[in-house]
Amino acid sequence: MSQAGLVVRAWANRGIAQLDQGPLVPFHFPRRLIRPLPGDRIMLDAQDSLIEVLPRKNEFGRGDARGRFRAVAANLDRAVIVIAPEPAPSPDLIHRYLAGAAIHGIEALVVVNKADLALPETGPFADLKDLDALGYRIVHTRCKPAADLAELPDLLGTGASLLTGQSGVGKTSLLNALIPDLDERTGALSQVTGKGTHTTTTATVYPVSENAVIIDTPGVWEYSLWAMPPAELQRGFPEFAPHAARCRFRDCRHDSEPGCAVRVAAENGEIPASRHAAWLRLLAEQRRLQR
Ligand SMILES: Nc1nc2c(ncn2[C@@H]2O[C@H](COP(=O)(O)OP(=O)(O)OP(=O)(O)O)[C@@H](O)[C@H]2O)c(=O)[nH]1
Ligand SMILES: [Zn+2]
Repeated sequence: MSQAGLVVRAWANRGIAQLDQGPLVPFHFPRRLIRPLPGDRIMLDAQDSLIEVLPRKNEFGRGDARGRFRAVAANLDRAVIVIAPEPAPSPDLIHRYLAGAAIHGIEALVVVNKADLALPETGPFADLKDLDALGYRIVHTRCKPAADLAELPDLLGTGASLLTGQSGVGKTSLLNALIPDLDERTGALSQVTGKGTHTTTTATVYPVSENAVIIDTPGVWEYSLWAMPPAELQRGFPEFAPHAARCRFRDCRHDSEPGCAVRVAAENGEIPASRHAAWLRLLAEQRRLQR
């Protein structure tokens, strides 16, 4: 008899699943199957061994130190990118995250936490108004001195929301405000995981209602993209598409090519200059990742 479940954590060749009918169970996975990710629907046999990973609708991931794609979680409805005035994001962190989500067809929203601190008007924060104009949802929250999550809980009320961001921006504080019994849940999880196990690399799925889960990811110092062709990177800048169709060259990189309609659109304000500048930096970064 097989049993259906949801992958809650996965690391090395092990994972934890929440069975549809039953408890949290640890499971091993054989090498011949695709590696299950947090958020995957799976089938286990009666001995809690993995039989099948059901087809995923998408996956979110990041580039590793060698520029290869590493999947983090599967079956997402949105990516919640958390930033804060302190620690300030690197210049392209937000653009990389937004590109990483858009390339996988995942809607993204930006949460600016620590709203009690003054928001710098320069650097990456200056680009927020352009992102807002492009239709990206920007939400300001604070966890201190008293938590004020604005409309965030409503925005995460259905589907699977991936919470991601730099270490120290307040992801754990937000998670505590969103999931009141978080400590008990992480306690229950570490009991099943086993003491002394290094699970710092795995995302964790927290069901928050019958039809909503929040997937927490380990805090990172920097979010990197992976080596990819320019056409794939351009999917990370969906606002370019209508203009790119009018570039003289089909493989235009929207840099200094003659007849580039994207560059013209950026010059006359039809697309934000900040996004075109970010595109050129991420494109240059690709040359280093391709090596
Ligand atoms: N001023 C201020 N500080 C906050 C706020 N939210 C969180 N902090 C503080 O920021 C620090 C980091 O918060 P965490 O919630 O641990 O951040 P994190 O993103 O989970 O960090 P990692 O655990 O390293 O991934 C803590 O000292 C929090 O008290 C906020 O809204 N305002
Ligand atoms: Zn062009």
